[in-house]
Amino acid sequence: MTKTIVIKIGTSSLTQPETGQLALSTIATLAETLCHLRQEGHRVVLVSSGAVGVGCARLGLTERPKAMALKQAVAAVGQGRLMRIYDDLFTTLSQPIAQVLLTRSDLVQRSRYLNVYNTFQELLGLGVIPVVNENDTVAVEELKFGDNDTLSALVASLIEADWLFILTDVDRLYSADPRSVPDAQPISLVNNLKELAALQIQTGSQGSQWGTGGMLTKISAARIAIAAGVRTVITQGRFPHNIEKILAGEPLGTHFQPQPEPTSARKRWIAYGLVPAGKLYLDTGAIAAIAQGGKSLLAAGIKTVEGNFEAQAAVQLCDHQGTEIARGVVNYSSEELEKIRGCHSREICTILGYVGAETVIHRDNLVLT
Ligand SMILES: Nc1ncnc2c1ncn2[C@@H]1O[C@H](COP(=O)(O)OP(=O)(O)O)[C@@H](O)[C@H]1O
Ligand SMILES: N[C@@H](CCC(=O)OP(=O)(O)O)C(=O)O
Repeated sequence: MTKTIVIKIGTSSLTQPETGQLALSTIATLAETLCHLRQEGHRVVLVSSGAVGVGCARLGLTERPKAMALKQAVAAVGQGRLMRIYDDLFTTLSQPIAQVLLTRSDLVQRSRYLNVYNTFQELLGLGVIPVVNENDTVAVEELKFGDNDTLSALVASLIEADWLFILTDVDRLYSADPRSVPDAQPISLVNNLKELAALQIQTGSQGSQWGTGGMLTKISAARIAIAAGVRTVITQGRFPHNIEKILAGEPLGTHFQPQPEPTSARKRWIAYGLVPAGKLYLDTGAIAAIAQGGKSLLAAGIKTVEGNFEAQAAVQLCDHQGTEIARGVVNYSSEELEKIRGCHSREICTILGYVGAETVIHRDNLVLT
C-alpha cells in the first residue's frame, strides 16, 4: 500500500565528524533507499540539513558560525552545494527531485500554509522527491524553525504523512545521552505522551559539533508528529537501508506510536503553524475546563495577560508556573483582556462599552499541546 514517508537527515549523518567533509557513501545509500521507496510506489519527502555544515567545509571554516549574518551567508554557499550533490545522485538513479526552502512565516499565514500544502501534493503527484530545508539565508531570528527536526515534523503533519524517520548519529533514543552516560538505557517504543513524560529522558542541552538541536528537538518533533497521527522513528543515519528494514517490521530505532485520534488539520495549524504572540496564565478551574472538559476559554479563568497582541492572534495558555497546556486564537486584544480578565462574560459589554464575543477563545480555535 502506498505510504507517505518523510525522512529527515541531520548534519551529523551527512558529514564526517572529524573533517566536516561530506559522508558520500551515506548520502549515496540514502539516495538509493529513497529511490527504492519511490519504486515501491511510496510518496517520499526528504528533509535535509547540512547547508551550514557543507558551507563551512566549502569555505574552510572549522566551527559552526554563531553570528546570524555569517551563518546565513555560509548556508547560501552550502545549500547550493548540497543540492548539486543530491541532484547528481538522484539523476543517476533517474529520480527527479525538487528543492523546497521554507521559513516559519510560510506556515503562519493560512493561505500560504495551504499553498505549501498544494505544492507538496503536486510534487508528490508528479513522482518527485521534494528536498526540504529551512531557508536559512532569509529566515529572521523571531520567525525561524531553528532546527530541522521541528521542520520535518511540521512537514509530516502538513502533508499527513504515515511515517517520519529522523535519522541521526545514534541508533535510537536513550534514557540519557549515551555519549556522557555510558549505562543509559535504550528505548525501543514510546506508546503515548504520558509514557514519554514518565521516561524522564535526559537530553543534555545541545547536539553534536555540527548538529543544531540535539535529542531535545527530536523528541519535541516526535510529539508534534504523533499528535498529527504520524508514526515517528528515531534511527541511525549511517545506515539508510534500515528505513526499508523498519518498514518491513524490524525492531530498529525508537518508535513513537501515533495518537489514535489525530488533531484536526486546522487545529494543527493553530498549534504549530501560528507563532504565539503572548501568554495567558489561567486559574485551575479554567485549566480543568479546557484540558478535561474540552470547553472554551472564558475571561473569568484568566489571571494574567502577557505580551501585546491584537484580536485573532495566537497565544499560549499556561498554568501558574508558565507551563504551556494549550494554544488558541483569541477573540480579544491584550489591551481588552487586561480589562476583562477575571470577569464574568456578562460583564464584558459594560466594561468594554461594546458587545464582544462570549468566549475569549472558542473551543474550535483551541488546541491542547
Ligand atoms: N537521551 C539521548 N539519547 C540519544 N542521544 C542523545 C540523548 N541526549 C542527547 N543525545 C545526543 O544527541 C545527538 C544527536 O543530535 P544532533 O547532533 O543535533 O544530531 P543531528 O545532526 O542528527 O540533528 C547525539 O549524538 C547524542 O549525543
Ligand atoms: N537548516 C540548517 C539545519 C539546522 C539543523 O537542524 O541541523 P541538524 O541538527 O543537523 O538537523 C542547515 O541546513 O544547516
